[in-house]
Amino acid sequence: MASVMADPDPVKVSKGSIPSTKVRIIGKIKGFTDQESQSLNQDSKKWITVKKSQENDSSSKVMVSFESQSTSRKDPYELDYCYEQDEDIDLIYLREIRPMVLEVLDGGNASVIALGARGSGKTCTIQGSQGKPGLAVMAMSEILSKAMKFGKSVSVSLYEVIQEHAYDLLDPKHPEVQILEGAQGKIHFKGLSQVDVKSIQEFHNIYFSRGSFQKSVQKIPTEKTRCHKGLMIHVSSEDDNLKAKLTSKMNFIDLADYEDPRRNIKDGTIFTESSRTNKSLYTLLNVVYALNANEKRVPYRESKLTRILQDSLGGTSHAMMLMCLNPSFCQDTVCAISLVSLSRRNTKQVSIDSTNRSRSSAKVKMPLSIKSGKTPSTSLTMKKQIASSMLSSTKENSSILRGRKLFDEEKSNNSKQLRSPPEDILARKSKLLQVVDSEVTAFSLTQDKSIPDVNLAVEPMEIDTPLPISPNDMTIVLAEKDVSPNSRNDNLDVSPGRLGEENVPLKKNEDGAPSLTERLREISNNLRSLSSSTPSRVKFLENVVTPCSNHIDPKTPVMQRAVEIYHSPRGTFSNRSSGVKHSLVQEYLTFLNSANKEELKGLKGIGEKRANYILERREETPEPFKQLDDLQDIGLSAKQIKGMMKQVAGELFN
Ligand SMILES: Nc1ncnc2c1ncn2[C@@H]1O[C@H](COP(=O)(O)OP(=O)(O)OP(=O)(O)O)[C@@H](O)[C@H]1O
Repeated sequence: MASVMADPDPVKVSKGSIPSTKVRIIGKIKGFTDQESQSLNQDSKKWITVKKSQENDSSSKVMVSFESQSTSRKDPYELDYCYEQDEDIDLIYLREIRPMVLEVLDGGNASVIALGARGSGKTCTIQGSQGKPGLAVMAMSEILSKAMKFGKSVSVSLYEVIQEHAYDLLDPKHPEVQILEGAQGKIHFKGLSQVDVKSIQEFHNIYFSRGSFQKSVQKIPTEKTRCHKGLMIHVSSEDDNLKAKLTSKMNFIDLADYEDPRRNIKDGTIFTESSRTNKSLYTLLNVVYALNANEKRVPYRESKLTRILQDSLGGTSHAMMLMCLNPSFCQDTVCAISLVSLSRRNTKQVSIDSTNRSRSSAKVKMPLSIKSGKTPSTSLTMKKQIASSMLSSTKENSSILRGRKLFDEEKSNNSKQLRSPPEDILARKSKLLQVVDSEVTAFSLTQDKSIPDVNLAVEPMEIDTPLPISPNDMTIVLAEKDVSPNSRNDNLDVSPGRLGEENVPLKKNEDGAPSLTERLREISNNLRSLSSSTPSRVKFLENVVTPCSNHIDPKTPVMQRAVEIYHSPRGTFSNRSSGVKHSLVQEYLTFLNSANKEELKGLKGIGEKRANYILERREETPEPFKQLDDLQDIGLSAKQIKGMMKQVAGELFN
């Protein structure tokens, strides 16, 4: 720990030495473990080569390349810097982390995020061990010693993020943490413990001895639960003039091991878990990309982790991504670095997909060419799941999946066009979009017996560049075979990005604001029609397929199934009711996304403060409310949201 306090290079430690890019991306090649050393022989080539433009100058960029049999292409990846195997993490601390620590002590926020494949040294680098402190421990040591001098107090929080849920690790009950955004964009954590720390020994006890940080708290029934682990160091001081408490924070994140989900296709659950876990990484990289490219819109809200880090990544905060590199061959390492290095590029590339061209001028697309190649087989259940979703989401007879952004993620619930379809179709559509967005990743749909057995292949993947499998940049072909007696061997196109773009905004009043009353009336009329003695089956079936009606073959099993459902009056009623319910929710969300303050305040549960929150949220992101759960971000509980919707529905009959 002595090295933390030593300052051999005061110039480099000065605050001025912080980053050329907004989020600095550096690499670190892990040392060999005994096992790894044994498996090497004298003829073993060095797997990773780092080319520095200027030796030992951490302010100039480096090129990292890999020597491997399995990647034909050896193009190097550009990082802001890369620390080699023989360079100790003390050096990383002094050059990279310490300037951030000084910023945090000065009132700023900072984030250090370690990512990499399994066994790449993330935990050892961030947390370290009792004998060999990692970066977080070194930072804490310095923060504690300096905070005392300046009369500041220090506290910590520990949490983990599993599949888009954050859990407190310092409360034995491990409650789920809610992320709320305050008036000035300050992020609040409801349900996250903050424990005061006065000495490094106390910190050790919390960080190491409690053990919960090392072992996931959630019992998710998968072979291996992957989670992101976060340490938040809060530094607080009283401001005499403002008579307020000022708090800055430093985040250390040990991201879940990056793994290519295609390798782990065993069943839908693992596929889903893997893709959801990777989703945080993709969103994070999208955020980093947006920050480094100075984009107006930064997609913080698209994953739990980026929500947590929202006020510690952009603006005046300092952030660094630490790409941990396995010293011996590891395909996931190549995948991960290829994704990461792309996020530091700040030139947009426009999609050249001709089907998207007219609509996608602003799209960012990874410069990868992924062609169809080997066909990993998927389980039958998965095949059915994917097929059933595809059938209800088909846009054209042949298709290619494309994402919207650099690394795409879930967009499933955004489509306002999806107003009429029964919820099972919507659910399948939504699930499909997750698949599309998450690397043709599986999803846990219940098996639909009406869906015929299919031989669905997830194809794609011979890659020019070493295998970056991002949902967005890649072109994935889902080949459908023998789906029905009228089977086609077409590839189906399901494009989440395009779905989003094609959404026609709902009609608005002349002044631009939608009239909720109008909408409710429309829905009310629909409800009334439910009780009519002659249900308009045909009309409704048209509605069911509105978003893709030009593209769906009416003979597909989905349509047949729909007809069966509507043969029974009860089925008709039930399906139409759920369609109406969905419409009501969509209308309500549209209203929240576009009404003015006074109109918002007219809603039950929304007063001055919440109306302001909503308006602020809208300034930050157009149409921030995509689903009812998003209302939790303005401090409403699930129960309150349900109550509000009940009230809105009840008013229809007044
Ligand atoms: N610099 C190093 N030199 C030698 N061995 C190291 C070094 N850093 C880490 N290791 C060893 O490599 C192995 C993997 O390290 P670590 O657990 O930190 O990786 P990880 O990326 O967090 O992996 P996982 O998330 O799968 O646990 C451990 O056995 C660790 O002791």
